[in-house]
Amino acid sequence: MATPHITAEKGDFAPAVLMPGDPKRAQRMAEALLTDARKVTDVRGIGGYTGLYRGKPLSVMASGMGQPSLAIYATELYSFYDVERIVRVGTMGGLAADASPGDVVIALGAHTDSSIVGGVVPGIHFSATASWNLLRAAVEAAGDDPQVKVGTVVSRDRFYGNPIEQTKRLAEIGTLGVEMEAAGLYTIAAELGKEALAVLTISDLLFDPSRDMTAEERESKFSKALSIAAAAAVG
Ligand SMILES: O=P(O)(O)O[C@H]1O[C@H](CO)[C@@H](O)[C@H]1O
Ligand SMILES: O=c1cc[nH]c(=O)[nH]1
Repeated sequence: MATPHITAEKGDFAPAVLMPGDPKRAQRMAEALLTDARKVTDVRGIGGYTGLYRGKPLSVMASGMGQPSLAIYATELYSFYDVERIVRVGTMGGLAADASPGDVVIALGAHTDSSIVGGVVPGIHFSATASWNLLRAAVEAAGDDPQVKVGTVVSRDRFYGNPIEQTKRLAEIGTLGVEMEAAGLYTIAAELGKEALAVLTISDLLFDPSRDMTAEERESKFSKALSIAAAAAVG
């Protein structure tokens, strides 16, 4: 069995999948986390890995960047590979005045400018929210770490060219950061009756570009988010 974008066989994926945007981060995560890992797909360079974490089956696969790309992989994993839970482990630009690179945000909900939320219930502004069970498990796993916050984020379709007034207003209403996939993941999960969460590491600050992580750091500095996401995913 294969889908247009995944060549794995049915049963090759665990019920829980960790999903970064970056395929290189997926490989690093699989190496850091899984025992007895095997590569189960590699279409378009998007590697998927399945192994054991704390004795429980767990998979890791990247989403690529943006909601259309994530929506393809999430839909195929949920619909054709019996995946029940996807936890995005991504990077995000921080908006809060007290945010620092390396902080982690567990995304309760995700605003978006994407059309992906438009068709869920015609005539209704759909709320893209995390699954309670995963959210609760992630908050428990984080303990009282002051570097971990829980709140709303925004998933925008454009990385570049967003109006600064919009970004400022999002910060004013308490949005903790800017990324490009969480709302799409939450929407697909709701449509398919599955579970989803995003655990995001702040890689840069929208209002202080002097503190950006490098490309190498964005690929490698995610251990806190990873341990929270993995604990939540396997339950
Ligand atoms: O680091 P990832 O998970 O890819 O997430 C963020 O980084 C990419 C933009 O650089 C977008 O995908 C955004 O959501
Ligand atoms: O989408 C993203 C991700 C990281 N930083 C940003 O500013 N935007």
